[in-house]
Amino acid sequence: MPNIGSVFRSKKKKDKDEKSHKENGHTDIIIEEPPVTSSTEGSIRQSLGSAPSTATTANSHTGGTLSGKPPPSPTASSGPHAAKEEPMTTPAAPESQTAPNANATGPGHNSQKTETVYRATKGKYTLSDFTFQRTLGTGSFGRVHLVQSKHNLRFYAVKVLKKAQVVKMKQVEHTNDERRMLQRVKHPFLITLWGTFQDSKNLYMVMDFIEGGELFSLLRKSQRFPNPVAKFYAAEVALALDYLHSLNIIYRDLKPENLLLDRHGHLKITDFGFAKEVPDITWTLCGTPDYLAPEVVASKGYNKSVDWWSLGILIFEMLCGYTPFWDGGSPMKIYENILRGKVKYPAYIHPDAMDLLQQLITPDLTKRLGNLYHGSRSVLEHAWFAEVNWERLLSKQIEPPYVPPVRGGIGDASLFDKYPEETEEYGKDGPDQYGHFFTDF
Ligand SMILES: Nc1ncnc2c1ncn2[C@@H]1O[C@H](COP(=O)(O)OP(=O)(O)OP(=O)(O)O)[C@@H](O)[C@H]1O
Repeated sequence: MPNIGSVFRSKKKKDKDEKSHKENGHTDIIIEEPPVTSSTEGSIRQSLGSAPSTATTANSHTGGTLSGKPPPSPTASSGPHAAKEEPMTTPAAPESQTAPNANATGPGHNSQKTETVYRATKGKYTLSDFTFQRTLGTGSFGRVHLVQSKHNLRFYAVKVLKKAQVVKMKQVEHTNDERRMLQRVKHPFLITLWGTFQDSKNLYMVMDFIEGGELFSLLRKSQRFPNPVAKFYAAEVALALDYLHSLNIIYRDLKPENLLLDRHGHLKITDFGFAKEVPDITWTLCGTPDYLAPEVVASKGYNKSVDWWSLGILIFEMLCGYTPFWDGGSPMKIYENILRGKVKYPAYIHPDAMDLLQQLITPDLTKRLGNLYHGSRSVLEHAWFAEVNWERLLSKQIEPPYVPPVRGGIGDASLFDKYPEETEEYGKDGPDQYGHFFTDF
């Protein structure tokens, strides 16, 4: 990632060890449990005027209306994104994508329905199904590659995790959770996992390749987003969180680095490395310091509402260009600030946005929006989102505020930073010391 200067936090990378950790200037933490515009209806009006021209083809919002119908009830049982538990079913192909192995493509799936779809992911592909290309991003124990399917010639992203590293960093459970959670979810704003496989040294997760790069990069280039732009991205994230929560999944790692832009400018949440099914409470201290809720920092049990806190931090960061508890210091300093809970809201923040932020970034769980009687509905129905037509948003009928300049058709990775390539060859034969930890792959 580019060095974006000292006033911003660096891009975070997970520390898969049980202590705070730095890697290439990117910090993150994990401690295993337990504790410690528009039209008359009001569309997006502003384009990303502050983004440099090299980075943006931001449209001026001729068409994208956020408004219209009242929001659907987002409750787990009844809304358009309500979950229905189902046993294992056949894999479903997303409307615009194709499974890497053409034979594996299932019938089209209505993305607005939110029944649980367990894609058959285990051992579905092998290394020889793909031609590996450049690295798109790196993590603490692996990297994500652009690959091309030898069957349908389409491009995908494959996350490669080194088993030894996963085991050493005590991330076996999180890694298996990541695969299981991704296999379970099916939503327009969540990454699709097509399959997993392994060799003696590595685990492989085959996902859609999302060409538009990270929201993180766009935000840093833009410095901060105009109110309607932040609202658009926040609304797509809110729908995804609502969906995950309806499946009792806490995401726990919301931040602009994990939000990718597709070629049209819609968001896809990636990196389910900390996602976990939690019906009630959990204790694991994990996530990115700037985005942690105080109950996580204080090693208390916590629930899904930590994601709503993080949504508040994300909205703040999109509107201001920095996170509210950042002060240039160490993670310890950030934690102190989080526990102190004082947020300075710049005068340029829209009053409705500020009201929402105050209700999300509140340590008082009896007051935090998303954790109250109406659950996520109270977030979606907040005045700041008043013009959002949630159904149209869910079906991607709202024109995004920024269309990434993806060139050269599919397989263009020019919007991703360059990384040194892996030197160790994949797929080598040898003893499989850790395979028994990953029998689901
Ligand atoms: N499906 C995808 N399409 C395009 N790029 C992707 C995709 N998935 C991940 N990436 C890129 O790779 C980077 C690393 O991916 P990811 O965060 O999932 O890995 P990780 O090992 O869990 O990293 P971390 O240690 O930061 O959590 C992402 O920030 C993104 O830039």
